[in-house]
Amino acid sequence: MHDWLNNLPKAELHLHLEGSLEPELMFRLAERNKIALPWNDVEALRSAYNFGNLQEFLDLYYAGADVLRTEQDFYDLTWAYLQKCEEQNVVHTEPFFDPQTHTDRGVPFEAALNGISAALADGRELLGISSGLILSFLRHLPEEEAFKTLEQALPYRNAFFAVGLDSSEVGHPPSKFQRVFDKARAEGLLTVAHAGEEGPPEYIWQALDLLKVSRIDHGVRAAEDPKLIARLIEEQIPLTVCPLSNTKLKVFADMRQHNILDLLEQGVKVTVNSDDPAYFGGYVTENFIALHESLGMTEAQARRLAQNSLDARLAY
Ligand SMILES: Nc1ncnc2[nH]cnc12
Ligand SMILES: [Zn+2]
Repeated sequence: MHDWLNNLPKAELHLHLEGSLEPELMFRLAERNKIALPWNDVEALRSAYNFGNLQEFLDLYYAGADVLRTEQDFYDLTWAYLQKCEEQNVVHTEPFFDPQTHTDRGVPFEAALNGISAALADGRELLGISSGLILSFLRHLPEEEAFKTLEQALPYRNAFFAVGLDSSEVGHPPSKFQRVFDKARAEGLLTVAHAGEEGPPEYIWQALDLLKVSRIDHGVRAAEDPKLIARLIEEQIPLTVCPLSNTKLKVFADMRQHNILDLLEQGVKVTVNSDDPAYFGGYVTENFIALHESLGMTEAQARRLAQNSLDARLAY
């Protein structure tokens, strides 16, 4: 079953490039850029990967991203992820990157974007992996900062196809970003947003109605609102669900409590994704394996989940 799941053709629609930074690469880049890390070695870093909630993870994720300084660093990060995609038969990917995580540290926007774009182009040419990049705004920062990021990005309009919304969810509802998402859509960009990971179903309604998103990232708390579930089914709005992330960040106490297969059986267009694989213990295949081992996912269900991911692609 493991090889079969690995070989199943699939798309990944919820992946933060900064979250694919493996400890080994983090240490290599720290050395290359002469940066002192607060951990002695890879094992010490890995043993810090115990999170009680989203914020505890984000604190470490932003600290780790500090080793990314040059265009080459962003290329190496993205290329390492694409090699994983090739290993796991991920034939298409729509990764996020968080420009503000880098520009706020003085890294030029162009260094991040050019490094990522060059690797995605090589992935297309050398590995046959199609892709589209999503520029994601940090929701714990003011909307004004998101506007500045969008302005900075617009000269490179062809390097990305959508904007997204991530970081600390509770207390930062989608409504806070309605105007900047309006502007992004006026520029012809598609929109997606993290909603209903730790935040309430109301945030999913807002993402749909105010931000006009084409997909919901996570969205597992929709299960608390039957009217919302009915709408997601009616409109076949994809949810990019991340099972290992949800258990590592205690959205569900245990994988056996995860609701992805219940949602699938109700007719919600759910997909399987890795979110931040370097921090949560696995890439897409490992997420599928966890669903098989903890929830008894069948081959037929795995096929439908993989097909959903291909159907929910937005970039071509
Ligand atoms: N799971 C997640 N939720 C919100 N923001 C994130 N940034 C990276 N991973 C994230
Ligand atoms: Zn995410």
